[in-house]
Amino acid sequence: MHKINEDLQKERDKCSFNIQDLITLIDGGPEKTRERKDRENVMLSKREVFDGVPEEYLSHKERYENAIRNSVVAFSLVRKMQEEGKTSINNYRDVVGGLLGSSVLRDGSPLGLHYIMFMPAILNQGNEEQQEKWLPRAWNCSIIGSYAQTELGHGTFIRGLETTATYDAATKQFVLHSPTLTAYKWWPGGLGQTANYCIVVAQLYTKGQCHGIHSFIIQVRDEETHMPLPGIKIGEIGAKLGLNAVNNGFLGFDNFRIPRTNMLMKHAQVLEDGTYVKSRHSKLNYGAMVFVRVVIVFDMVNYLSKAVTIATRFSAVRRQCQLKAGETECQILDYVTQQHKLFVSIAAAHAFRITANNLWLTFNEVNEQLSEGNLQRLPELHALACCLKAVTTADTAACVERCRLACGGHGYMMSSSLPLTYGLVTAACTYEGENTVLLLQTARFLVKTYQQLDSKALTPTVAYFKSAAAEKFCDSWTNTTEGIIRGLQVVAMRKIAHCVIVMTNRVSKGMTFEDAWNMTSVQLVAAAEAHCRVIIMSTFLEEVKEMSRTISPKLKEVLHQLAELYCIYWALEKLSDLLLYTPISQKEVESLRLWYEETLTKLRPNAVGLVDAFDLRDEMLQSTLGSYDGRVYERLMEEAMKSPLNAEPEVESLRLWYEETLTKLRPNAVGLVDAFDLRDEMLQSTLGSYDGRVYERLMEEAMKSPLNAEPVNHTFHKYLKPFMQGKL
Ligand SMILES: CCCCCCCCCCCCCCCCCCCCCCCCCC(=O)SCCNC(=O)CCNC(=O)[C@H](O)C(C)(C)COP(=O)(O)OP(=O)(O)OC[C@H]1O[C@@H](n2cnc3c(N)ncnc32)[C@H](O)[C@@H]1OP(=O)(O)O
Ligand SMILES: Cc1cc2nc3c(=O)[nH]c(=O)nc-3n(C[C@H](O)[C@H](O)[C@H](O)COP(=O)(O)OP(=O)(O)OC[C@H]3O[C@@H](n4cnc5c(N)ncnc54)[C@H](O)[C@@H]3O)c2cc1C
Repeated sequence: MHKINEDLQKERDKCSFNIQDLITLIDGGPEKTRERKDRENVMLSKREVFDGVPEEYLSHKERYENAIRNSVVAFSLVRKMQEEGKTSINNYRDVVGGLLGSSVLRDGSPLGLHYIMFMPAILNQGNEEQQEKWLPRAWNCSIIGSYAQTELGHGTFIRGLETTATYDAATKQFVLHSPTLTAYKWWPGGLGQTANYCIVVAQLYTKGQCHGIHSFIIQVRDEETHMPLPGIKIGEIGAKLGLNAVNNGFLGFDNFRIPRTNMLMKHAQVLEDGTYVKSRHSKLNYGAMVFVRVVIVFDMVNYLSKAVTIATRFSAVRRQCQLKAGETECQILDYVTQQHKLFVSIAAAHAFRITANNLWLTFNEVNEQLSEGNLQRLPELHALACCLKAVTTADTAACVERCRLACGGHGYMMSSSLPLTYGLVTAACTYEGENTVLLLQTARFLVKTYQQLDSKALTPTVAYFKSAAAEKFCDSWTNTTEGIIRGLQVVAMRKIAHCVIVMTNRVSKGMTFEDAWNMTSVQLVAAAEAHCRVIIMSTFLEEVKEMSRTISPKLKEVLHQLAELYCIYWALEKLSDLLLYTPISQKEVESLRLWYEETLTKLRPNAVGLVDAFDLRDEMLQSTLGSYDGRVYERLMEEAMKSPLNAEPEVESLRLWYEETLTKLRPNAVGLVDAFDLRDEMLQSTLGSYDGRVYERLMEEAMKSPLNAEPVNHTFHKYLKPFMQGKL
């Protein structure tokens, strides 16, 4: 263990609450903390497998091969935990979510979709027989699945998918076909080279009639040889902004036949003679998407906690400029602008976790009701999952980017882990329903709710519409968290009300409803976002109040400060709305700003303690800037030395510099570091092994660089030499 950076240690010393208490609270109890730590120990026990050449130096092909190797190791550990009874379907969300959100699979996994969508889709859409047939094989990974819905031509508009599944009653088979290039499936994770099965969403035709999209389970590769089956055209879609380990694929069918029983038939069926039996609700087949939208909210908590841990620890270590002339350079965490960049992310991580837990409960309740044939709350669940997925992914992407910027130039280094994290979270703004589209789904529900305000008992998440519509609900402004929520409830309700008025006017002037909707859609998206912010903020506040009864006064104090900060931050962000729809005055806005600044100051001493309480181990953070000991600069240099280019002879000077540094340290170096008592397997260092074979190990490691596979890199002959000879 290295000595902790002095500044970081001081931060920890001044933390006002017990960090372990907050860790336990976040995990949901001491038992859960223990279980999580056990899982992490198992995962990280194979660390040597995961610690290779940094991924950014690998070729596309090598990255895939690396991802497969790491995923197989990681998921075989999950399987082992399954066998030992340490995981079950009940805690799978934590297990798989923790794994994908952790550094072990830091750029996603080609096996992710198998867990996240393939199995849930069978569970959600398969009848009992189908579940019995497919789930055990999927559960133990003897088949690997993907989820192929999106096509080259259509992702959002799934009713417009072109792939057809035509029932042939004579053979009791479906014929899968991709009639055009745009019908090719495009994006499915793991489909490129990894999966041998796949859920495919296609237009169902039987007895000459189209019945809309349905899901089919389809074998795409031979189970023994892994060769694509005849009639299947399959491959990988190429490099992306992020998630480059996911092996996203394309898939086309040339009159490919599957048995009738491979249509997932929990909700709708095709009988042997081709008779179509309708589902109770046409959108029940969309259940797997709702499930994934719910788990994405949890996933955002992982990434946000990770990014803000890195940026906050770095900000405590980093010193830059002087606050007052003549003073020593101050920690950048002391700048209030820096606190403004970071603290809302800490608060948001708590707000999202609490909201995700609530959403999970609602999801399970509604599914329970669905299984009893009660569909009443399905629209509410859909509207809720849509807006929470959209707002939490967009906010997380913005917060991660802010954390990256808060680390200055070093945040731009891949070794900070922040660029990779941004790549992961920004993808979530698009997949599983593009965010604008999802907010419009929520808006559709809100408009309907508003139109039925008088006639209908409102479901819990929109119950505030009625009170907010009452005249006296917000006739004066109070600068309290309750006052802010009340104000934002009025904003959300009034925005929807305004959209309804605008659309009604447009229709009365002769516009079609669809055109009026489209013309008003910017406002509709804003209204849905406002509603979602009310949900997140009120859930956060209520839960903090609720937990206050059982936690220590110190912890209560800091959680209240976070909840306050979160509310004030968003009140100030949405000031124009508040000014438009509530009686807030200039004076009250000014005092809101003071309150915000004072809350930042109150949180400042606990900043490091708060991110420590996310309890993310260094091996999971995998960041030069965010490790627990704060050895930022040493790690940056160590990581730089891993660049394959630094192993080439042209940069001998860098190596010499390194050797000189070693020489300077020499007189006391060995005794000092021996006293840290770190075993070679823990050090994993070319330079630091107990036997001192430094140069041999450096050379051995350098020879592992892909660039060293040829004596001179081929670009030298192709580009550099002709360039130097003036021929290029
Ligand atoms: C035993 C083992 C068990 C194992 C279990 C294991 C569990 C293991 C768990 C492991 C967990 C691990 C966690 C890891 C973290 C995650 C990491 C992620 C990593 C990365 C993954 C990346 C994955 C990414 C994957 C993907 O990306 S996969 C592709 C996703 N693609 C989309 O998401 C398309 C979006 N587009 C649409 O969703 C539709 O197109 C559209 C816009 C709605 C219009 O739909 P349309 O049919 O046109 O409907 P409308 O006409 O607009 O509406 C008509 C009416 O229907 C209503 N309604 C529309 N919907 C719905 C709906 N749902 N439900 C109810 N109603 C609905 C609407 O309210 C309206 O109601 P009304 O107003 O009439 O009353
Ligand atoms: C990393 C990643 C992984 C993925 N994994 C999978 C997978 O495993 N399986 C799978 O099937 N798919 C997967 N997808 C596809 C993903 O689900 C789609 O990309 C997503 O649903 C968005 O659809 P689209 O790409 O067609 O976007 P488009 O719908 O073409 O969106 C483009 C623009 O059009 C706008 N727009 C579209 N429709 C409307 C509308 N009605 N009103 C207003 N604006 C509109 C959008 O807001 C957006 O600005 C993945 C995508 C990504 C990025």
